[in-house]
Amino acid sequence: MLETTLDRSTVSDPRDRASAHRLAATTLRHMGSMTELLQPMLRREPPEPVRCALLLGVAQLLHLETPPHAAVGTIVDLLRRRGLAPFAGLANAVLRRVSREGKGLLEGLDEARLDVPAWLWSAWGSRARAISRGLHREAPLDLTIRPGATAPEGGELLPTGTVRYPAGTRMTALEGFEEGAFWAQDVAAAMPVRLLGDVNGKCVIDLCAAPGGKTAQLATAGAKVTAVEREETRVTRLQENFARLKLEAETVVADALEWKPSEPADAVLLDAPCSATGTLRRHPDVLWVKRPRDVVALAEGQDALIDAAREMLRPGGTLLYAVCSLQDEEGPDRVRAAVERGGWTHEPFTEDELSMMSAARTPEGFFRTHPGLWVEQGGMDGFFAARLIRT
Ligand SMILES: C[S@@+](CC[C@H](N)C(=O)[O-])C[C@H]1O[C@@H](n2cnc3c(N)ncnc32)[C@H](O)[C@@H]1O
Repeated sequence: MLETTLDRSTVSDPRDRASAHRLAATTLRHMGSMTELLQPMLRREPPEPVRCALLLGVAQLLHLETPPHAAVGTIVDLLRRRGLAPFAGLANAVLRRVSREGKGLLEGLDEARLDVPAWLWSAWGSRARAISRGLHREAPLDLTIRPGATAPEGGELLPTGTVRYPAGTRMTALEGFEEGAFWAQDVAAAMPVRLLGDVNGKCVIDLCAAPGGKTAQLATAGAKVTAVEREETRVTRLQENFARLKLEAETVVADALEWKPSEPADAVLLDAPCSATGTLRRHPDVLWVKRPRDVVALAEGQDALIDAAREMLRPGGTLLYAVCSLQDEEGPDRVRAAVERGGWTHEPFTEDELSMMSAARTPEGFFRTHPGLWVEQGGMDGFFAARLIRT
C-alpha cells in the first residue's frame, strides 16, 4: 500500500522516491511511541493532516538524524503549502521542543510495546517484544544466488546460503542482475522450498506462485514446476523474472481453488495468501491497516486452499504449506485443523533438516521464524512452514 501510494504520487526521481519511502516507513515503524510522545505537548487534538505532518517531523528529528532546522523547516513549509498555515506556529514550537527534549522523553517510553497495535502484541505472546524490536530495524537485502553464479561483492554469506546486503542496497544496481545471477528473497522465505528436500525430476505444483521466488528455487533444483497464479499481471511479472533468470516453468493463470492438474503431483508448495505480518519490516504500513477480522477471513481461505491442494497430490505426496505470517491462526492452527479434517498426516521437520537455522524449529516440528531471530546478522522476516503428507 505504501508502494502504491508512492506510485500514485508526483515523486518520480528514484532517489527522492527512496527518501520519501524511508521517511514514511520510519514514521510507520515508530508511530505508536511518537504519538505518545506528542500527546502531552498538544493542548487539543490537531486535524489529521497536521498530526501526520508532526509525526513526519518527529521521525526526522529522532530516528533519521535530520538536522533540526531542516526537519522543522520542511514541516512548517509543508503545512503552509497544504493550506494549513494557521498550524505552522504550533508545528514550529512542538518540533523545536522535540528536538531539545525528544530523545530523553523517548527513553522513558516502552517503545517496543507502543509501536505495535494491542491486538498484534497479545497475539504474538511471549515473542512480541523480540518481534517488535526486530521491526524497528530496516530490513537488509537478501539474495538467493542462482547455482553456479557468483554473488555480487559486498555481501555476507549466511549459514543457509542466502547472501545478505545492507538495507537500502538497490538490487538492480548489483553486478550480475541483468545476467540473472540472483533474485531477492528474504533468508526465511528461502527456507520452505529447501524443506521440500530433493525435488530433482519431480512434478511439483507451485500454488499462489507470483512473483516467483519459490518457483525459481524449484526450477533451479531441477523440479518440473507448474506455477499456478490467479492474477494475470502477477503471472506476467513472474514470466519477466524467469526470462531474466533464464529459467523455465509452466505457468497457469487460474484460481487454485478450481484448477486441476492433468496428473497428480509428487509435491505441492502452497505459499498461501495471508496477513503478511511476517513482512512488517519491509511493509510497516501493514501494522496499522490489518484487523483481527482479516486474519479470520484469510484462515478460511487457507483451509480451502489446503483442501484443494490435496486433490492435486498423489497418495503419499507432500504438501509444503507456507505463509509469511506471524499469526498462530494462519500457521500451526491451519495445520492442526487440516489433520483434524482428515486425509493428511503431519510430518515434522527434523533437527537435521533445520540444523542451519535451529532456532526456527518448534517443538512440534514446524518451521517458524520472526524478525527477532538472528538479530546480530540483521534479523529475518516471519515465516511459517509445515509438511503434510497426503494419506
Ligand atoms: C504470498 S504471495 C506468493 C509469493 C510467491 N510464492 C513467491 O515466493 O514469490 C501469494 C500469491 O497468491 C496469489 N493468490 C491468492 N489467491 C489465489 C488463488 N486462489 N489461486 C491462485 N493464486 C492465488 C496472489 O495473487 C499472490 O500472488
